Order: sequence, then structure tokens, then C-alpha cells
Amino acid sequence: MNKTELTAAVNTRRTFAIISHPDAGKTTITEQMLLFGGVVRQAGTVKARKSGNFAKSDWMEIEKKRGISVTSSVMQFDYDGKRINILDTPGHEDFSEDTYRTLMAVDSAVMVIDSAKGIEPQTKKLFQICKMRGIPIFTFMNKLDRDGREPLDLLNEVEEVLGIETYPMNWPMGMGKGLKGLYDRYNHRVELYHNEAHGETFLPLDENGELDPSNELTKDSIYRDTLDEVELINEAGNDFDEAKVMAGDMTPVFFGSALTNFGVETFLKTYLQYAPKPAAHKTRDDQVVQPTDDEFAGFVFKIQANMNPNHRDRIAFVRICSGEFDRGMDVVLQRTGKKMRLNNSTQFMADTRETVETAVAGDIVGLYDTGNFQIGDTIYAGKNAVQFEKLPQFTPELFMRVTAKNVMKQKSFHKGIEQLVQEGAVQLYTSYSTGDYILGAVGQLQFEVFKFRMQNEYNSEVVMEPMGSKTARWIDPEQLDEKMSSSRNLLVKDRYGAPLFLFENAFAERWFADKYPDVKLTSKL
Ligand SMILES: Nc1nc2c(ncn2[C@@H]2O[C@H](COP(=O)(O)OP(=O)(O)OP(=O)(O)O)[C@@H](O)[C@H]2O)c(=O)[nH]1
Repeated sequence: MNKTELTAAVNTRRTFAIISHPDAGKTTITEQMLLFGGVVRQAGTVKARKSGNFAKSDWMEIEKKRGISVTSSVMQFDYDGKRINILDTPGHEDFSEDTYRTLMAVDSAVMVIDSAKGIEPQTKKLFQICKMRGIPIFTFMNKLDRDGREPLDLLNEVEEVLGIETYPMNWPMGMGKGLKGLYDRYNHRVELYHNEAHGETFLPLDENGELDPSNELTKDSIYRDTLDEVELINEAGNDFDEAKVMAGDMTPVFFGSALTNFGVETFLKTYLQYAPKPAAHKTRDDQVVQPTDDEFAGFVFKIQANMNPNHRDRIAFVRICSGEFDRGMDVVLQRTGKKMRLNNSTQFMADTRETVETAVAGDIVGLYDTGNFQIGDTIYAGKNAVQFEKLPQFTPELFMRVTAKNVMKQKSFHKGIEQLVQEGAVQLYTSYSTGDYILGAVGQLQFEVFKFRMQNEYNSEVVMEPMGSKTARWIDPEQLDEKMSSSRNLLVKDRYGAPLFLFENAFAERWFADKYPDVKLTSKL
């Protein structure tokens, strides 16, 4: 590819994640998008692979599930002249640091909310990571075909709980059984709801924002109510501010129903008009790598181990940040300075893994890995060394004390822990007073994967003792006095040696703050 071709290719890329609390409809909406892209032909394809109740403790079953969710963890398709990469952020027991790190590899996010439930805990957690990155966040208020909460109430909740301004792009005309359509402020039309046909009809609005008076709908009280509400939001609501949207300070909100495919295509089309192209990435020495720079560079944001139980393979997921990726190319792994040839690469499609030949900034490639990569690694081609900024560490919420079952096997136990921690599978803390190892994670699955891999890859059986959820707070070493530690605020150090307390609950935290008013504690996030 020459520069012009590279630029043209990069400009078509749109890479985003869909975030939501489980059951809000993420899979359903993703599937609709894949249908528009012609990647799947039938609704239910993605869902069918996801369904099935796997026993949480049974590794083989998790394995199967992971294998499945991985093939759908990056989905690429073409739509409206754009090449779209959707990155899955798993919910439920799959929730882990991987989920957060996936958000490091996207340029924008779609937040799906169940309009009957509003903001739920997982939406909030994922939103906060997007907010931290300052990426644009678009909102889809789903399940309009059911009776949900008042639209204004939902917008207020988004503003208050998440601290982001909202701009409704459309407004529901009724909901549940009374759903008539969407008043589309942005496209200046009404989108009629046809439940049975799963389709949509568009009616234009006149310059006063009204339908042709001959239309039956104008006689419906729902129509009049909608006009009143739209007038209210026109006058009292926020003005659309593209700069704020791009900075992640305002979220455009769309209403719709993923299940009946209502409002989804309008959403996708409009979203794609604003969704940003692949962004530039900063390096640790404050250089900026542009997506259209000639030399290839990318970073590893996720490592998926044991995808195939028959052979121990791992896949390193790489977000391409610049240049062109070609199968078989030589790159340098920045951390070790080692040269490697990228023969075994894979690109992710909706239902199959295909060997990738070329890819550009914004695309995600999977590299078969025999233990070379760590999360956060940079790979690059060309003469100039590149090292992208460090990926943030996420504050864990769940903790386990871990020991080797067989005291004679300390060596493999330590080796396994060291490597898995480096890889980013879990976080490790050491108790000040006893030297005990404590593992930290954001999701339960991380512990299960850890346990299995210790046994399987390092032949080390571990005993894990749950400590429940705790709040991790770091303390300035200068202010530290080991006497501050108690059973309710256990003093530990992280893998870099920095001291922190694990607080049992909010009460313990307040108690500490009262007792040591001059001590400043910080959460890493
Ligand atoms: N009534 C109604 N149901 C919906 C709609 N969208 C999704 N659902 C249903 O809500 C349930 C959850 O939808 P999913 O798409 O699986 O939700 P998800 O967020 O992917 O959930 P996880 O896969 O569990 O993370 C399913 O039973 C869907 O059929 C909608 O617009 N209206």
C-alpha cells in the first residue's frame, strides 16, 4: 500500500466496543449490526453460540465457552463504506480485567441500556473506563417495545449517575404496546413502528417539526404528547455540541428496540457519521504515532490462553496503531528487543477465524503466541523503536489468599505466579505482616483461569481462600506506619512494592480517615 492507499484504508476504519450490563441487549444489537453488514444471515446466530448454561466450576465447560466467546470477541464487517471492528466486552462471570483492557483498544463506545432498568452496576463500571479515556460514548436505550421508564427520567439518570450530558437524537412516541414510532430530531422525520414486519417507514417532518396533518397519526394523543415533550427538550435540554461528544462529555442518546430491529439501523448510520477514525497513540517518550504513519506498530491489549484444549495455544490480541500489517512480516518486540516473524496471525470475523493477510490501524489481529507476549507489549517494524504508553492497572475488587497445596513444590508455584502476574492474568499482593500471597481481580473468572493454568501449565496445585470484596487504597510510603494495619484494613504491597490497604468495607475506610485525618489514600483509577 502506498501512503494514499493507506490513508484511504485507515479512514474507513471504525473500531468500537458495545458496553452494557448483562441482559440489556448487547448481543441482540450486535447481531442486528452483523445482519446489516451481511456477515450473518439469520438473527440468532451469535446468540445460539453464546447460549447454554455452563457450570462455572467446570473448567472444560468454561474452556468451551471461552473458545466460543473468543471467536466472537472481535467482529469485523463492512457497512456503508466503513470497515467496522466491534470488540466484545463480556458480561456475567466472564467479567475480568480483560474486559476493561479491551476498552483501551477502541476509539469509541456504544452504551446499551435497558429502558426499564436504567443504569445498572456493570454499565457504570465500564462507562467509567470509557470516561477515563475521554472517548465518545453513544447511548442506545433499548427495549422500547416494552413498558419502560419515562424517557426524561432515563436521561436524568444518565446525567446524574454517570455525570455526562445527554442529547436525545430521537424521542419515543409511546412505548410497550402503545409504541407508535420514533420522533427523529436528528434526521428530521418520524420512524414508524411496525412490530410484525420488523421494518420501518419514514415520514418527513415539515419546517415546524410536524407531520402532514392528513396523517392519521396526528390525531393520536401520543403524537401530541410527543410534540410537547420534544418542544420541552428543544427549549430546556442541552444543545448538540459535537466537540463535547468527541471529548466524551456529551452522549447522543437513541431510543429503539434491538429485538424488533426498530431504530437500530438509524442508530448505526447516525453513529457512523460521528464515530471517530482510528486515533493517534502516544508513546512513553511523548512521541505521537499517527495511524497513517508508514511503519507498522501496535500493542497487545489482551492475551487469551488455552483457547484450544488440545494444544496449549495462546492468542495475543494486537490493536494496530500505524502502518500496514502483513502476514509473515518481521517485527520487533520492544520489551525484549527480540525480532520475530508474524506468520501465524488471525483476524476475527463473526463466525469464523480467518487468516489475515493485511490490516491497518484500527484493526485487531490475533497472534498465536508461545509465551513471548505480555499485556501492554508494543511490537513495531522499522528502524525507530516504539513503546506505547503503559496500559492502566485496574483496581481489583475481589481478593483470594493463595498457597501451594504441596509445600515441596514451591518453585513451580512461584514461577507460575510470577509469569501469570506478568502476563496480566491476575494481580498479586503480599501481606506485610505474614508475607502471604493475595491475588486481586475485578472478576471471579480470573481466579478460576488462574487456578486452572497453575495446575495445567506449571503443575502446581493451589489452595485459594476467598477474602471477599475489598477496597484497595494506596498510601504514600512516607506516611506509612505498619501499626495502622488491622484485620479490617490489611496492609499489603503490590508487585512494584508500593504499600496499600485492603479495606473491608466503607465503614472501615471512614474509621481510618477519622483516625488518621492527615493520611491521604488514593485509588489507582
Ligand atoms: N423485549 C425486548 N427484549 C429484548 C430486546 N433486546 C434484547 N432483548 C432480550 O433481552 C434478553 C437479553 O438480550 P441479550 O442481547 O442477550 O443481552 P446481552 O446484553 O448481550 O446479555 P449477555 O449476553 O447476558 O451479556 C434476551 O432475551 C433478548 O431477547 C428488545 O429490544 N426488546
